[in-house]
Amino acid sequence: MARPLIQLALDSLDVNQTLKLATLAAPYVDIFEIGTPCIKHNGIGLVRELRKKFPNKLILVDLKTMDAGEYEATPFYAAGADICTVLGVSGSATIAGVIKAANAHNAEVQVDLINVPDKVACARESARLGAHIIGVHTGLDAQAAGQTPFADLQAVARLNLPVRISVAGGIKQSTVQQVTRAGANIVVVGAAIYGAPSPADAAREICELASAA
Ligand SMILES: O=C([C@H](O)CO)[C@H](O)[C@H](O)COP(=O)(O)O
Repeated sequence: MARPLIQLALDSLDVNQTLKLATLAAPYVDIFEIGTPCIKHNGIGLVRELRKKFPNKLILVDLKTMDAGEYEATPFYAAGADICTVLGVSGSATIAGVIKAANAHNAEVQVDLINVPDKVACARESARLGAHIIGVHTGLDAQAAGQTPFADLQAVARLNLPVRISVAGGIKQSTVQQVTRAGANIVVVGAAIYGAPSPADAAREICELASAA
């Protein structure tokens, strides 16, 4: 089995720190995620800047769109995003709108299951609508309350939907192989890389562990 793609969550609000981290981790990661706080703080110009500096990386913009799907996502795809996220809780019309914007730009959509009560039903509906990626995600606040994404990942992977599965929520060296074996096609890592004494070493370790799973 091919190793999953490694997605680095760029969650700093500071552009210089964001670019420095991206440069350090670039040899070991496949996708740069511009995290929700970062994109809200810095705006669409950061998508253009990352696109220019890293023409060969995939860029995910974590918009977590909740309404006006096509309208909100279109300029981000036009600026160079390969993937934008839309919230599963937003509902079918909004998800379909982001899918329309993505398809118009030959790009992809990830539906984020964060706080979705029935994740299996939402994953099925998102796949039916044409979403490309389902994101099993335990957010930072839920992590602080002790939650993890592992059981949800198993439940979504069991569905065998024609989509890729991304997993996020405190993934680190000790859990990257577990989520890879559970069927994650994309492993998102934030704090375990940006909070490490050497982000480059942490990114390399995670990449190597995923390859060996
Ligand atoms: O998406 C995220 C969070 O909701 C803030 O927007 C994080 O980037 C994601 O959870 C990955 O970060 P870690 O959980 O620190 O690995």
